[in-house]
Amino acid sequence: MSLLDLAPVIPVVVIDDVRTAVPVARALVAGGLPVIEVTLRTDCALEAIGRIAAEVPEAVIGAGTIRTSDDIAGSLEAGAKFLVSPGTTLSLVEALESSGVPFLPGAATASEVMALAERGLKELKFFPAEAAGGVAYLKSLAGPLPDVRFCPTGGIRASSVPDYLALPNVGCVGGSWLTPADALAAGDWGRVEKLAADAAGLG
Ligand SMILES: O=C(O)C(=O)C[C@H](O)[C@H](O)COP(=O)(O)O
Repeated sequence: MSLLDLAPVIPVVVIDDVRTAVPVARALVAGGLPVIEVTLRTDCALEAIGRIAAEVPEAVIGAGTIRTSDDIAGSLEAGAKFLVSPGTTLSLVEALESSGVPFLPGAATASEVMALAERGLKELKFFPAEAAGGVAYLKSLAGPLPDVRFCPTGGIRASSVPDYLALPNVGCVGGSWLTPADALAAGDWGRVEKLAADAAGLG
């Protein structure tokens, strides 16, 4: 099954304190969103992925903000089951293709989408979704490029999710609104679970 079809929403999680990794993952799973992307933006991100992989087996844990082959190696070693990149260079896409796990390469223009589709890659991350043109932009891409499907991410909030999911070329959406920094800092797992449950209900 494709990464885009596992869940309607992929939470994008920034972990500042590694002790929050397991409880936040459990809250997201309890809310009905088992596919979780931890971004490699913080020092403890790889350790967070490792802890979630070891302690929350119901979660499908992946690594986001993949920019280099070193990021890929570290993520796989930590236990990441999928990889997501904000954009795509030639060397990065070659490394992603060699990784052996599902991945969503980032693209934001028709030319970038076409370059990836030429390689047979037709499930992509659309980033930065809202800033690049959002729902209207994806609708336009579906005309000439109907065989490519996306996980739009970047600036998406719960209120815009239904419009994205209604598009034929959108499989799921990603976003950080499910795991607000203040909720993580306060250990408010009930709030995270509620946000996840609300988002899961949109699918
Ligand atoms: O980590 C990555 O791979 C990224 O490229 C970016 C993130 O997916 C977005 O920044 C999340 O967007 P927000 O929901 O607006 O916070």
